[in-house]
Amino acid sequence: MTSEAKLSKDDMTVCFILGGPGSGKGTQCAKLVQDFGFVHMSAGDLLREEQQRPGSEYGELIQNCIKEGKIVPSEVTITLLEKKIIESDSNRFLIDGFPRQLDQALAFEKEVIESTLIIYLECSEEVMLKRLLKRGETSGRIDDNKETILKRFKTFLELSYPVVEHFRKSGKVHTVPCEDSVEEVYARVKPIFAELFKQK
Ligand SMILES: Nc1ncnc2c1ncn2[C@@H]1O[C@H](COP(=O)(O)OP(=O)(O)OP(=O)(O)O)[C@@H](O)[C@H]1O
Ligand SMILES: O=c1ccn([C@@H]2O[C@H](COP(=O)(O)O)[C@@H](O)[C@H]2O)c(=O)[nH]1
Repeated sequence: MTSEAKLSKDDMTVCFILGGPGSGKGTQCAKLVQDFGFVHMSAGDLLREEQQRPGSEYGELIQNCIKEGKIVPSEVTITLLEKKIIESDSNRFLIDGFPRQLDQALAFEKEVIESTLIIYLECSEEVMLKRLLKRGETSGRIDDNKETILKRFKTFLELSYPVVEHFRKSGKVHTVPCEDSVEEVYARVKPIFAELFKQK
């Protein structure tokens, strides 16, 4: 795609796992890790770790964005993801919940590495809301409450879904309906990976 990217998709595979909040991205990634040996990187988890890191200059910014369902500036998230990729021994990565905005998609693919495959987990807000409210009973996440969840849905529709539409033009996007059980959804996801990647 570009000669500026630091890493090459000839040596390394990056798959983006996209979908609205609570669509099941993390859950499906955990199953792919078991079967295909990918390293799973949740952009949200990396941001939460950075927010809690003593001395982080971004702690307050990240916390405010997460609480308001807003997107953390690209440079912060891309730096965290790039560092994790470079430090890892693996050459297969699932990036869950990123890119969340078109500028992030363009910057990551131009500066870090082009993605090989994109899974879009398609889910209604009704189902996602139900799942997140249930998760919120135990997750302790500051954004698993109804007020923030509705803000996250708005951000997803306005800023993150256009990323899926952007990538559709490349033919890399596989849309997977994900309102059924975890196993039924995985029965749709797994063959997409099995066609491209060897199982463990
Ligand atoms: N297919 C499914 N059926 C029922 N519940 C599910 C399904 N997939 C995931 N869940 C549950 O829904 C909640 C959200 O799932 P998960 O954390 O995987 O979503 P996510 O897309 O990664 O969310 P977020 O973007 O908010 O981090 C979890 O409690 C999970 O156990
Ligand atoms: O690339 C990203 C990923 C996440 N965020 C912020 O984190 C929360 C939670 O993300 P989850 O994927 O649901 O764990 C999200 O609402 C954003 O505020 C981000 O800014 N950029």
